[in-house]
Amino acid sequence: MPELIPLISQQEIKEKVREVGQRITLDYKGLDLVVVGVLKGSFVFLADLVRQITIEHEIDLVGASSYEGTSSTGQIVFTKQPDLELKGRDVLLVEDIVDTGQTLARIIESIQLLNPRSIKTCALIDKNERREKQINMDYSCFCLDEGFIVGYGLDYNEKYRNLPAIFDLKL
Ligand SMILES: O=P(O)(O)OC[C@H]1O[C@H](OP(=O)(O)OP(=O)(O)O)[C@H](O)[C@@H]1O
Ligand SMILES: Nc1nc2[nH]cnc2c(=O)[nH]1
Repeated sequence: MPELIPLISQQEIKEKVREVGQRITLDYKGLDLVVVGVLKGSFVFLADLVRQITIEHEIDLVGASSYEGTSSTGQIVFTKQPDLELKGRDVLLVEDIVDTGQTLARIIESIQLLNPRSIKTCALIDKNERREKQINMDYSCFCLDEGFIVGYGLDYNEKYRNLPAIFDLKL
């Protein structure tokens, strides 16, 4: 049985998400914000984050998948494109985790083709150990060096997304 080691509590997540939501609220005042969550992993973080952003904004979703177990296949499969018009608008991409950086790099490339006015990035977890693509993260809630993380939307083979806090998975 895999072991789940508590890493970040519900309370710590709540406080950090509130803080980041407040920063986004201030930074995007007067802009045309569209928050774009990356499925599936971001769905819990996205739902909490947008409720801490108190300026008017719209929400969209893109889908991308590349992991089997704890490893990236390196093949990013796009499962959903944005529905909203993003041209000339201020897009904030929301990820649960940036690890190798391959997924977010590919999503940024594809969103750029839609000619938004700006693209910024936000992640619940920015993990350094396996980074291959250098990506400027505008908003990161937690920085970690290593481990394979589950809970609060993050899965291992589609399990554990429902856990309310974040755990280090030991196989
Ligand atoms: O920086 P990277 O190494 O590319 O890893 C980050 C990506 O990995 C996870 O997605 P996954 O492919 O597991 O799909 P999921 O969101 O549906 O779980 C996560 O949600 C990120 O999108
Ligand atoms: N669940 C999960 N998905 C990932 N995708 C890339 N890194 C990770 C990780 O640490 N945990």
